[in-house]
Amino acid sequence: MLMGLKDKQTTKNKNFIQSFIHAMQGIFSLVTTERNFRKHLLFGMLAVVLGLILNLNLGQWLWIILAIFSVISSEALNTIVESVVDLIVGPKYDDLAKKAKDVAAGGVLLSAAFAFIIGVIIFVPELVALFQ
Ligand SMILES: Nc1ncnc2c1ncn2[C@@H]1O[C@H](COP(=O)(O)OP(=O)(O)OP(=O)(O)O)[C@@H](O)[C@H]1O
Repeated sequence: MLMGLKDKQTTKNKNFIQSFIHAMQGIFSLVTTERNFRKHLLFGMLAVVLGLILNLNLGQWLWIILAIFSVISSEALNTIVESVVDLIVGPKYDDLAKKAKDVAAGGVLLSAAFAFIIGVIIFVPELVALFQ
């Protein structure tokens, strides 16, 4: 049976379909609850639209795809860390909780910087050539 968003399952997934549905629920939760994830997804979609307009070649697309998945994967990791830390520590201040959350956010910043550099390297020369 397909498990809905409100299922209370705590045992292992029985098959691939069940694993896949829970993974999709994870992505749905990222999209609906994480503002930064939505922002990065939007930037990724804009890069894809710009890439289509500029008719990028295969090599350029591979870098853009790598950059997009790097950012959204680190956003997913950041959300995992935030949730697990909140689960363990709750609302009280804790030095290790701060370190874990700050490092997770730093990871997102690093992958966003990587994506920005890739975007500049690929899109700037293409845009310059377009307007010459
Ligand atoms: N329990 C805690 N103990 C110590 N510091 C904390 C704790 N919870 C949050 N912080 C601090 O507050 C910051 C923001 O917290 P949190 O990551 O939960 O919020 P957020 O708005 O979801 O962050 P992000 O913008 O990275 O998504 C953390 O990076 C950390 O410095």
